[in-house]
Amino acid sequence: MRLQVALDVLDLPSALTLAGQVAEHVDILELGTPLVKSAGIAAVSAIKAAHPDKLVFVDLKTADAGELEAALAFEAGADLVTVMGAADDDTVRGAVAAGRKYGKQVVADMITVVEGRVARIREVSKLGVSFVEIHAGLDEQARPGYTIDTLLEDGRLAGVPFSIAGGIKIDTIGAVREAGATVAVAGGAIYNAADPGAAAKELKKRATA
Ligand SMILES: O=C([C@H](O)CO)[C@H](O)[C@H](O)COP(=O)(O)O
Repeated sequence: MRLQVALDVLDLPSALTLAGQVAEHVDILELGTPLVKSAGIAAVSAIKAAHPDKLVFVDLKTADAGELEAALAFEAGADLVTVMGAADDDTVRGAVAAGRKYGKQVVADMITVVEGRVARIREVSKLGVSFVEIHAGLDEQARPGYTIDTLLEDGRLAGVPFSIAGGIKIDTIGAVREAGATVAVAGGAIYNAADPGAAAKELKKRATA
């Protein structure tokens, strides 16, 4: 299982510093949605230039104009972009069309889809995305009683390639691997750690154990 770090910081210098601390231990560098909104699409080119050997994932969470938005990120150097799994099918198809044009990948972010999630995962997979990200966002994670277990259960049921994002920690990444995820996305467990490099190293060890 590959490890993706979510660079959920708010400015490019901080993102470059964090990426530099963790890159050797991760497979994919993600520009988080708040970073893209704060620093702009030019941040994609800067991260790719600093780490040309890493896949760069841009978490656009596109809700409309799929082809246009995905193309912006691909032009800037993105290898993967997200489109909302909850978006209109034509928005997903548009992002997929841009992916085909640039020879890059589109991921459907299933954030906010809770009821009927497995059915929607199967639908968007047929629209041509490379895989789905089964995702509980930061607001959902903050609710009392949140666990990652329902994400993992839906991944097992869906029968398509998937990643998991939703507060993955050192003590839960093993369960993510066992559920069959192809990618584990970790943000807070890395950027909130006293030593982000050491945290990423331990997560990678458990991701591949
Ligand atoms: O996508 C994310 C979230 O919606 C904020 O943009 C996070 O990057 C993703 O959830 C991974 O971060 P953690 O949940 O902190 O591991």
